[in-house]
Amino acid sequence: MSSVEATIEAAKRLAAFTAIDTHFPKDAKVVGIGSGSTVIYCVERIVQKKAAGEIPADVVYIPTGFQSKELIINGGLQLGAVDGYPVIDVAFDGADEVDPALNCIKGGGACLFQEKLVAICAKKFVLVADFRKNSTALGTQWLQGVPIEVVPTAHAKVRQDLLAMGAKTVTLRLGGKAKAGPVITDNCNVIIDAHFGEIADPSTLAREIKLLVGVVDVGLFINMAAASYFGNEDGTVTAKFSNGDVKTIQ
Ligand SMILES: O=C[C@H](O)[C@H](O)[C@H](O)COP(=O)(O)O
Repeated sequence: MSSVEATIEAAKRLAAFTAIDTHFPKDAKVVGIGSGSTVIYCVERIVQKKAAGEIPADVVYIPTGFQSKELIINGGLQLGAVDGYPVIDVAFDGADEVDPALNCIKGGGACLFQEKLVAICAKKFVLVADFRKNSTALGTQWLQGVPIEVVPTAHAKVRQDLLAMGAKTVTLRLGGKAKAGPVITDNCNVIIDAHFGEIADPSTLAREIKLLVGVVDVGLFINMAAASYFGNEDGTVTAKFSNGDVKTIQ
């Protein structure tokens, strides 16, 4: 691992540990676990705290896809499912880019639909990320585009729709060397990445994309997060809250 990669991993870990230490309720019953490389550290912290008796042993954990299901099982935690537990105390998840209002782009790992389902069922939704995701405007740092989950038969039609809406690039996400053809999501759909440049009005864009026939959901999470924790290069954590407060944690 290069020193740049090591700094990024340390930042992710710090953000995740701080978020769990701050927002995991002492009386939690049901907790959502997001997807991606940062959430791995959330689970690491939960496992540590459970072993230390600092969090209840009987919490049910709700995954947002295949990866987080494996994290929960391998961590020896109790696995639930969102259709059995539609009320979640708190959900922790990663993000690809977060703006000052805590609106974010998600779905870089193709997990956006189940992530949004778990987030909307959660009384509190907390983001964990490294410094690269802390942005002033969506679409300025995450340049591969807004991930959009689409029913496979609709991909060509939705790509046309997105171009007509002003997208600069519209790409069907492919499996690369590991798979000929498109990435298939945990819900058996495909992902289209649509880059719109700087997104002036994320809420309107999210609504317009969601209304396209064939779209299952959009990786724009609007007004959902209560707090976002960013691990920084210097070992501090920047915490941002939905009321606009910003705190640096040493
Ligand atoms: O589909 C993937 C999810 O939205 C992830 O939470 C997001 O891509 C951030 O992932 P990472 O923590 O690996 O940067």
